[in-house]
Amino acid sequence: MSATPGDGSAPVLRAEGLVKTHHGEGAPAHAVRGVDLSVRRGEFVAVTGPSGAGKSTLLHLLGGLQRPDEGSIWLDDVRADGWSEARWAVERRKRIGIVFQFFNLVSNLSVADNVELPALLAGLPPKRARAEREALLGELGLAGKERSMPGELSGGEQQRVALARALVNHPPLLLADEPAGSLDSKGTREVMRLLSRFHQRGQTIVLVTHDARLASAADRVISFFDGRIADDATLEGTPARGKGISGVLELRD
Ligand SMILES: Nc1ncnc2c1ncn2[C@@H]1O[C@H](COP(=O)(O)OP(=O)(O)OP(=O)(O)O)[C@@H](O)[C@H]1O
Repeated sequence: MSATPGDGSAPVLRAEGLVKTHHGEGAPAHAVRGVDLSVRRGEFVAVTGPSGAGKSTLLHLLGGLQRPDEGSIWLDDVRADGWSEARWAVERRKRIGIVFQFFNLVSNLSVADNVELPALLAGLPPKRARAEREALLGELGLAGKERSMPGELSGGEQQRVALARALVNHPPLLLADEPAGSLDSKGTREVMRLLSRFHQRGQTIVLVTHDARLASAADRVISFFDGRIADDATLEGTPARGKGISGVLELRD
């Protein structure tokens, strides 16, 4: 991953004073109540916390999928919270890979098309998009599945396709919300191993998870409680580029 010249100290992502209240059927839900956060290039940050704490809302705000009521967001030191929907969509293609629990794959497109589509939308020539797709699917152990439809794949395979789709444009930032939420232990290990591998190459990751095992792959763990950051710990002994794959491989069912 290449850094922009001269930006050595600029965080990939910065948020200040984020507030978001959902107004649904019942009482307003104060999901995010004043969050300051800065994520450095190459960091792997896990956000954990109880159900309803506001973790997913925070991730949606950071990815421009929901708008904050208050506060500001910078991506690579560019103020982003005032962007239009269209601008966010364009910038997401370039800067932010997003993986959700429910895969966000297009069910009537093949695996190959699902992965290539974001690259083509971002303006990559078809040949390059194909080469990127081939490389990623190979790396994720999905070579030979290009023509399959998402519904023909296992949960773990679908999750890996979603990861390939999110990474095909080499986004500086990967936002992942419970990326192994529906998977068994083996699937969780696979996802962890892949996230660790990309992190080791410099991929910046913000991961929302309930799963302590997934969080243990990160080099910084944020505990989210009642819409706020309750704790923000850089794990001791963690080298700058993360703990690496050894910790991941120690996982057992
Ligand atoms: N679109 C919405 N409309 C109304 N309320 C919402 C909406 N999205 C989230 N909420 C509420 O906001 C609060 C925070 O939800 P959020 O999904 O961000 O929490 P979470 O920590 O990610 O939970 P989980 O771990 O269960 O996914 C909850 O009370 C939830 O019910």
